[in-house]
Amino acid sequence: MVKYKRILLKLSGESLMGEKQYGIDEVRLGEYAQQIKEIHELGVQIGIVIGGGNIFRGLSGASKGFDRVKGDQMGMLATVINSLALSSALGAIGVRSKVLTAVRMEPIGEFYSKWKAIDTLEAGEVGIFSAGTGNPYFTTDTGSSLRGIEIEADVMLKGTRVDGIYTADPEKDKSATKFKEITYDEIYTRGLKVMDLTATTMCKENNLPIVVFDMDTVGNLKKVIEGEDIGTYVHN
Ligand SMILES: Nc1ncnc2c1ncn2[C@@H]1O[C@H](COP(=O)(O)OP(=O)(O)O)[C@@H](O)[C@H]1O
Ligand SMILES: O=c1ccn([C@@H]2O[C@H](COP(=O)(O)OP(=O)(O)O)[C@@H](O)[C@H]2O)c(=O)[nH]1
Repeated sequence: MVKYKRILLKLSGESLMGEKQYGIDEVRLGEYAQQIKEIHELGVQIGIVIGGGNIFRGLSGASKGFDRVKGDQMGMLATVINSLALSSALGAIGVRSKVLTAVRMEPIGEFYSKWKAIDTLEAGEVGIFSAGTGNPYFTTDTGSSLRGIEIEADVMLKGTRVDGIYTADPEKDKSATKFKEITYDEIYTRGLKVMDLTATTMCKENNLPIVVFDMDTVGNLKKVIEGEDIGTYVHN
């Protein structure tokens, strides 16, 4: 029994590095593809946004003298590279997917529109929405909330390397404790940084719930879809 029929799954580009210091770890990519196949077989409609931090981020580029807008464009292209890799990995295990791009770049991907995205999901294909919002000064967290709202997803699943939202960054503060659930407002009032505020605000204003969970533990994605109580549930 699935709890969510249509999801927006946000995957961290950084997590795609797996054991590597840069780029794409084929083992991690294969694990992601296998988990996506598992829930696809449950009949879940799946929209995916994958980041690009394993390749390039505009903000870090700016600190090295890159023009911020050009740096962000490089970052958006990084998300397209990751999207093509994921689409290829899914194809290799028999799952059809379509890469839609927020910036026109046929034949690499089809230019994104809400209706093309929904048609893709309705056709039983996995939709991979690349290049984020298509605009600089955003991250794929915001790209994910935007696409999740557009496709009228039941939930946005933020699959990352931490297993939920904590009272502080668990990678820095070992005394931090995990929330089983939290409101969007509490994320603001406590100044929690797991997702950028633009993305949190969009989800709040459009009532799109979020589950932050550890995607790097194989099997967790299916557990979230089946309603098991893992990660942190964010709601109004
Ligand atoms: N309060 C918090 N709770 C959980 N994670 C947090 C918090 N504050 C900061 N973080 C950090 O946010 C990151 C969330 O990962 P994520 O945003 O997916 O990385 P990426 O930027 O690659 O997408 C984690 O690496 C974690 O260390
Ligand atoms: O709508 C968007 C989405 C992404 N980016 C750029 O692409 C980079 C990679 O995305 P992100 O940092 O979200 O990847 P992740 O954190 O998931 O690795 C960002 O840092 C931005 O530079 C952008 O400019 N606009």
